[in-house]
Amino acid sequence: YHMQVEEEDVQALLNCRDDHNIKDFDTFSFCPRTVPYRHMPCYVLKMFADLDFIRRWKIRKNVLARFILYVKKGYRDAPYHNWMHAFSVAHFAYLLMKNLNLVRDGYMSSLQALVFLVSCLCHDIDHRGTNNSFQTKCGTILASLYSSEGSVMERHHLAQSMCILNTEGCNIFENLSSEEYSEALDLLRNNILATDLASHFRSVDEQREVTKEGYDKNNPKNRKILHAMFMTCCDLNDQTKNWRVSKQTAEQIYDEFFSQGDLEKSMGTAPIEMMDRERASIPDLQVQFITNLVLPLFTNLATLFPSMQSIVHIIERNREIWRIATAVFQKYSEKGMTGMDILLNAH
Ligand SMILES: Cc1nc2ccc(C(=O)N[C@]34C[C@H]5C[C@H](C[C@H](C5)C3)C4)cc2n2c(-c3ccccc3Cl)nnc12
Ligand SMILES: [Mg+2]
Ligand SMILES: [Zn+2]
Repeated sequence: YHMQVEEEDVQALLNCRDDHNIKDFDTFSFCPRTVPYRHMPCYVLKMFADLDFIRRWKIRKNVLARFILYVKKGYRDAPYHNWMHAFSVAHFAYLLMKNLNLVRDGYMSSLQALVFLVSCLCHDIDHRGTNNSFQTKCGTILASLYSSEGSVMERHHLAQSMCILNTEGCNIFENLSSEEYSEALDLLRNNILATDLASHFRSVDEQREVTKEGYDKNNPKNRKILHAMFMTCCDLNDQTKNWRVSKQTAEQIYDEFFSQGDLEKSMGTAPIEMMDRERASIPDLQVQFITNLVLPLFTNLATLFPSMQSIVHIIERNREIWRIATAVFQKYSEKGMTGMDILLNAH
């Protein structure tokens, strides 16, 4: 693996003060993006320790520290798909495991829980700020590697994760038995591939089925569906936070989308409306995304785990604000002003 992590950084992380006990770190109202960037690796260590993974899976602390720093280094400086996104996704997985008692109540084995957190950390490694359709449309190197199987970016994130696990002194799974090791890699693959929204859309009917019928802990298909739902929930965790986070996320995502659209135009192909800065209405697209994807998913989750209902209300409230923004957007766009700056000046 070509990246290098300095041993002094590994030592610094091992000595990080774990006494910055941020209040409410293990509650759903906590926003992981408020953690100082330089403290994020320390908080990842804290999550592994707090979930008892270090003891249970005999993970050597310096191996875990090195692994975390390699994963962090594996992310690029994209507007949205960067290390802070990965940290926020992993934090939501931590919240689900802690608040829903997923292992204690038999929704997840202890191995599945360990791989769940690792999958979230690694799920977007080396993202370039362009999506799967861009890879295929523009014939990138990643498309030539993976487009025949689909989920091009997700297969690349998985390959990069495997590279890090195979890097000297980074294999956090080194003390698993050979059966546990092969199960862990299988779970890592399923979890990371599940973050391709196209595959989420394909499994929506099964998810409704599992939610309606009630979850059967002994049915392996049910487990796979539930874990895929968890991965997408974590990937969309910004939608469960306050309006400011939801707005900031939209700015970052559409910054990426519009740059991809600009790139596609410069290559002579027309971008879809969502990626075309001349045509896209962000509030409209946000209302659609929340209505068609985020709410149905978290409503299903709240059906299985009623304590998540309070999060559904937060998502509905954020959608209401985007709806108001749409109206503002329409009114001011007739006057030539973009509603976005009015919106951004909103409290
Ligand atoms: C706020 C918000 N809006 C988002 C609006 C749109 C899309 C998006 O990829 N749409 C689709 C729409 C159809 C069917 C498939 C494939 C393509 C064609 C593109 C999906 C994602 C959005 N998204 C994500 C997110 C989650 C997982 C991966 C990447 C991203 Cl960016 N996280 N937050 C957001
Ligand atoms: Mg992704
Ligand atoms: Zn992601």
